[in-house]
Amino acid sequence: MEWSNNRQETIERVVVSAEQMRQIEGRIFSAGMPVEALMEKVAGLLTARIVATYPLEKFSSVGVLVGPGHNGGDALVIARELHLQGYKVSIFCPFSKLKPLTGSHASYARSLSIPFYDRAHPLKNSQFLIDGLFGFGLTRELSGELAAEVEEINSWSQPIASIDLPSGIHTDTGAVLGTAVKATQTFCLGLWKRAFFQDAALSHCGRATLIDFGIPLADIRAILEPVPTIERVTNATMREHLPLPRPPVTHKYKQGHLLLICGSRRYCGGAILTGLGARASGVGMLSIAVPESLKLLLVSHLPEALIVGCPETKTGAIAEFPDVLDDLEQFSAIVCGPGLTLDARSRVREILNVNAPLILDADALNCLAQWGTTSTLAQRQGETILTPHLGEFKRLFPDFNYPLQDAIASAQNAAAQSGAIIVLKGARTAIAHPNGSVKIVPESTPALARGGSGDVLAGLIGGLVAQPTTDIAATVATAATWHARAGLLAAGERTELGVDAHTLGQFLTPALAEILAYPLL
Ligand SMILES: NC(=O)C1=CN([C@@H]2O[C@H](COP(=O)(O)OP(=O)(O)OC[C@H]3O[C@@H](n4cnc5c(N)ncnc54)[C@H](OP(=O)(O)O)[C@@H]3O)[C@@H](O)[C@H]2O)[C@@H](O)CC1
Ligand SMILES: Nc1ncnc2c1ncn2[C@@H]1O[C@H](COP(=O)(O)OP(=O)(O)O)[C@@H](O)[C@H]1O
Ligand SMILES: [K+]
Repeated sequence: MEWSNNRQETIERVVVSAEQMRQIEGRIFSAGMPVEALMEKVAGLLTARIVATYPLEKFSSVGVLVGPGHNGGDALVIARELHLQGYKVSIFCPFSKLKPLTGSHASYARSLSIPFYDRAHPLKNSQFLIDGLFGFGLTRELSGELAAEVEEINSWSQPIASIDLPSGIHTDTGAVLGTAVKATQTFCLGLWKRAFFQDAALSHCGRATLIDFGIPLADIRAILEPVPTIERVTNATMREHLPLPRPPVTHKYKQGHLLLICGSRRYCGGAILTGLGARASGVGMLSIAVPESLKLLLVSHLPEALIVGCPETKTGAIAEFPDVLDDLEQFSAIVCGPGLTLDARSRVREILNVNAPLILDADALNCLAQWGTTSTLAQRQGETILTPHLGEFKRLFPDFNYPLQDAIASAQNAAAQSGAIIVLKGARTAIAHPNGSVKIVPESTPALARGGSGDVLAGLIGGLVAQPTTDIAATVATAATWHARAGLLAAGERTELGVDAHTLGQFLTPALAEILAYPLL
């Protein structure tokens, strides 16, 4: 990423580790900002959010979970402010040793006669809870009585707002350390932490909101230079990597020529869905190679595309490419895989020799896994993009430790090892470049967890990569985020059950219009 001079835009983009956050915080403190003042500022911002979300008229009693470090300190300042505003506050703090600043706030809270308990049970009837047990300083598993208390709290039914992170979640990997608070919402402080983009943490985070407490751009840049390794895709970054505006004088071949190689007699829908994803990208020319027997079906769904019928194997897979595909180098990108079956493996082999950017999905990934991912890709000259879900990832990279402890780091390692751009699909999709940089789709919806969503994505990625671009990884990340946004828009209108893959394809263009309408978010 290029550094922007816009602080707000930067804080929306960067994603930090606990160590980086500690270093950024360290710079702020050593430049003279008093720790006490920053805690007061942060907790003031949090109090305002909390009061707006849980107004006194409806939520008059609150239980506050207080840990030994500064996460607990934040919680105590909020507890004090809520008490002064008239909330009935109860505090659960099972620790005898607190950090000094946290200890001072605890003493003051006690002097105000706020009740403290070393068991959680007395907080059971509070109308909402604030979780300030641990933030990014958590180092060890929660165990013993504390773990049992957290589990009891999780069995209650009132909303829980976590400060910075749900307590018990590892800041970087998102792993549950022993046990963790299941938050209704989490207020992430200052900069996005990695955990919010790891599938392992998502069921604990609830709705996640960033609280900007004014970290100066210079401090972020000083620690993350030369460029941040991990960044969220925002509307602003998507705008930079969409092929828009189109030059007024252009023609279809200047807007990219994409070839899709997909489908078999057994799986014909995948070819249509990939085509619909590609169509929404606006690519200038779309060619689709399918087994001959699928040709008419494809024409009826995608009349604008050039459908190339190919000779078939006995099983109805693509057996060979016809003469019109003699020059595969004419294409500006190729997507290969959806619905092919392994019977088309010789075509996948052939396609690996082409220099155009190659997007391999589904059965093409299964072929690659059989041949050995890294050794097979080592011979490729052009750019390769692999789009595995976790199951395919495991087949492609069997030497990693499973279950994966850190999906973002695993995507990074896989990209470095294979030399390919890895799109590791999941609830949060990570796009890793062999140079180590990772882009993350910041939001999505489980409405997409159904067959065919991935085919639409493969087509959309292909369609954008085929168009003029200066940064393929950023273009791929733009496609993946656009796809997720279409899922969100469709789910908003049609419920989470109403987003079949065909519908998803139809929401791509309205989602793009929404992205373009709010360019700076
Ligand atoms: N970044 C910023 O700019 C700002 C940060 N702020 C806030 O500071 C928070 C970070 O504070 P923090 O560094 O004090 O760490 P925190 O998460 O409270 O926990 C550490 C404590 O927990 C303990 N402990 C660890 N594991 C444990 C276990 N399993 N079981 C039991 N104990 C365990 C550990 O003890 P130790 O490991 O030393 O024995 C230590 O005492 C951050 O999340 C945010 O809320 C804001 O106030 C201002 C702006
Ligand atoms: N729980 C979820 N939340 C958000 N997105 C999801 C979720 N589950 C799946 N997806 C998305 O849906 C798509 C599924 O792709 P894939 O597994 O290849 O499906 P298929 O092969 O059936 O098309 C991916 O883009 C993935 O990121
Ligand atoms: K917390």
